[in-house]
Amino acid sequence: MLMAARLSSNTTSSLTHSRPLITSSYNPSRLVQTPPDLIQWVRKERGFVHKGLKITEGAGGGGGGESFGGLGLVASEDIPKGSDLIALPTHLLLQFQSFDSGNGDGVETVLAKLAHRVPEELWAMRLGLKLLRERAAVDSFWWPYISNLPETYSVPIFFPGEDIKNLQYAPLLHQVNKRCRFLLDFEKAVTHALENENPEDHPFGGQDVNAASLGWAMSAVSSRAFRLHGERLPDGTQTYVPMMLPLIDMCNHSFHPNAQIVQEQNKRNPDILVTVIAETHIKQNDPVLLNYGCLSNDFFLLDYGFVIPSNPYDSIELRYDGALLDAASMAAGIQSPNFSSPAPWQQEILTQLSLQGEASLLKVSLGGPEMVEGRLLAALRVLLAEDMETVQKQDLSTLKSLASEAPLGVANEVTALRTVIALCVIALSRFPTKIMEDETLLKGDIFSSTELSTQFRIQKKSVIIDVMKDLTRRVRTLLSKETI
Ligand SMILES: C[S@@+](CC[C@H](N)C(=O)[O-])C[C@H]1O[C@@H](n2cnc3c(N)ncnc32)[C@H](O)[C@@H]1O
Repeated sequence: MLMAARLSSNTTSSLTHSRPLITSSYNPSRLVQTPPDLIQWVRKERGFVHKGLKITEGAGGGGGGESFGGLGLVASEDIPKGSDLIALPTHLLLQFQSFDSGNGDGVETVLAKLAHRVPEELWAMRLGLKLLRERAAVDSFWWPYISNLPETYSVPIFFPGEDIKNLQYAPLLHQVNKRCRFLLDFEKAVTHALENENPEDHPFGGQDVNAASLGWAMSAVSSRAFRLHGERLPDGTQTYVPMMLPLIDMCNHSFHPNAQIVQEQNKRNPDILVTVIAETHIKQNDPVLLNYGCLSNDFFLLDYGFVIPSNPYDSIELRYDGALLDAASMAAGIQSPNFSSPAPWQQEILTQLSLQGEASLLKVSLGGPEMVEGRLLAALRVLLAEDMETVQKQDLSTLKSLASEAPLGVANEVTALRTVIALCVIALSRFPTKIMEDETLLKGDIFSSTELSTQFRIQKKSVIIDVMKDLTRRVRTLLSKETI
């Protein structure tokens, strides 16, 4: 796609005058050829780094023992459980502090005004503006940190258009296109806003900012920032503040982490705000791994630029649609299903499930820990039920749970599960390629973006196949119980 193609050009083209990028054989992936030693910088700035830690290339994560490109934090000696690994004083955390100072003059005000134009869901771009400002400033305090950041990111906004299409999954395509469009519009807005700015109030030292450099900053933040607890609002809601945590963000991800971030004032040193602690015994040469969150591959790819094989939190999204469900039910051998024309009592339950009415949420998911989203399962059970009385004997939470075995009877359960299996077949048929074709493609010599989009769609299809296998097993068990 054109938009993505534009972003995929040189991501740093306009911010390089003051700190020119030099292609390096030593460390080609960082902003500068030989960045300062990050560990030494943190220690010099009164932070703590365990003596048995080092930064190395290809430190694996993901829990499967695999390794990947990029840098990671590794133990150079055995480290006992409970040890402090890294502790950062407040002044090392890079955050957007002045978001509300949108009146008046000055660099901070200009930045705050720009940040106000960024929608909440793209919070990474707000902190990205601050990062871009610090990157452009020749005397930035954070330069030892920023110079250690990757020069490019493998997130899909930088994929060539063909590889965005190769994702083959509409919800993610939609998100990628939305981000590309936002960046192109924001480029115009930033250029216009800074056109007549006084040189001393220009947040980027007078340099042009384009969609590519904005995309670099947004990706640096989305793939590295942590959302720490902020203040609690009067209504009790907890706020979260995104921050970049130098050195801590060298830890790669695993769902089985051996370290965790603790956010509390250190009693011995009140200046320390964030500490990483060993959650397990860490053996020599083991990578130090944090859990970035129980996220689907959509988030991992969109924000971090990688895909986790057999991710237990991956799922696929479908739209709840009566006609689609009728088609699925008929394909499953159910005579005259009435998903398109539910009875009034069934409609009432659909409204309670937010699958009908003004406040309806029609996105439903398959896969992940729930396997079949509770709202979809309950709707199927209810719409395939013979009579209202049987349904009214059950509460909604029982109807939503796959663990509650056949709450409306075996025949109802079998038809409901078979309908989901047929839905899976329909979902699978929407992918233009088969897993075997994808796997053959992966064996060839392909671009890393093609590899990532192919891995992504293989995982989506695997989610569907796993759901089908699980539900088929459940149907068999139900039928065997019935014949006994
Ligand atoms: C917080 S940074 C970690 C440090 C990073 N590896 C580096 O070289 O600077 C997050 C990035 O590391 C990589 N990464 C982290 N965990 C990973 C994993 N389990 N599999 C693949 N890549 C991972 C991804 O590129 C991700 O965007």
